[in-house]
Amino acid sequence: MTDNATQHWVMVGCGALAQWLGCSLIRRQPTLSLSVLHRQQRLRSCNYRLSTNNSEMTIELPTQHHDDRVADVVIAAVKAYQVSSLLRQLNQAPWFTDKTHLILSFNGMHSEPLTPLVSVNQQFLVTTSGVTRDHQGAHLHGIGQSWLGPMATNNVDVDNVFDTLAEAIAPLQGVDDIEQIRWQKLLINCAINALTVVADCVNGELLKAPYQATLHALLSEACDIAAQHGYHFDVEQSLQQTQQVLSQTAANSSSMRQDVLAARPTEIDYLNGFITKRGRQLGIVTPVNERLWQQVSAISCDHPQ
Ligand SMILES: NC(=O)C1=CN([C@@H]2O[C@H](COP(=O)(O)OP(=O)(O)OC[C@H]3O[C@@H](n4cnc5c(N)ncnc54)[C@H](OP(=O)(O)O)[C@@H]3O)[C@@H](O)[C@H]2O)C=CC1
Ligand SMILES: CC(C)(CO)C(=O)C(=O)O
Repeated sequence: MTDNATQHWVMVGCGALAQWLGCSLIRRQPTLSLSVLHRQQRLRSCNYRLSTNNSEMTIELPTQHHDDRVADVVIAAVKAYQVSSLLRQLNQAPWFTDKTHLILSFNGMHSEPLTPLVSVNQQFLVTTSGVTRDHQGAHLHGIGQSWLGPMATNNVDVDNVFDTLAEAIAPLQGVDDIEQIRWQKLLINCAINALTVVADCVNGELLKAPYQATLHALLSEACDIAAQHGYHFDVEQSLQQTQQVLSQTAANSSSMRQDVLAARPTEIDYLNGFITKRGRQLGIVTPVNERLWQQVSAISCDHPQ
């Protein structure tokens, strides 16, 4: 991999995380060559905007369709239901090569294996940072912990990419087993997100007594499925971690509730839906996750399988 001064990085879309990551990268590395894979192929440039409670930043970035420079790094923070079509698109892009380093970030898990990619360097980014977006740009509500780790074992020469990202979005931890972090996040999202939709409440409401049995049951079922994949989580400890997240984000609407309120598709198929489908395959019943999957699918524009 070439050094940062000559690297070309491509951000996928203008989502909340993409704008946070893109602005943070440019803040630390103003000379980094960065472009955006935009859905509107005719656009020559687009703006990334990031605000916090005490700062604002806007950058104008060229779009990749009008550049076609080979990408050293692609950062794709997209919804779980957008991953498969994106991977097919990347495989066909002339600027996405076997040497391009892909950093993929999304919540939830897929029931089917992801499309194999031409690129050999693929990493997962998991973050607990909170970013929302509207037509004006992205708003960073709080910087959390982030983790970066390989999706496969054949990664080569990734230190340089890690260092660049770590400077931009510290604290970032490099891990060998990113799947463990993904499962941990999955458990928390399976416990919180759908329940806030069905109860139509902000996260903090779920700390109240009537919700504790449901949170426990959701986590217990999800822990059973995780254990079948070699990831052993204690249910009581997972409940405590979930309650901690609920306290820290008490006033927030979960991302799934925001999606439902804005009439956008949700990631339910990849959270409680994933647990249910995997349970069916393994012969493990997951009635509480299944009920929430069906309830959210009925409220939103998603359709359970
Ligand atoms: N926001 C947050 O704080 C956090 C989010 N996450 C997870 O990270 C993932 C991304 O979240 P977030 O950034 O909020 O989501 P957003 O919906 O804000 O961003 C996704 C963006 O990717 C774009 N996109 C998807 N596919 C393509 C494509 N093929 N070409 C061009 N653009 C594309 C979308 O465009 P379009 O709108 O046109 O579809 C959209 O702008 C989700 O799984 C979320 O659950 C995890 C932790 C925190
Ligand atoms: C942790 C939590 C539940 C915070 O709202 C989240 O990740 C989400 O909303 O998707």
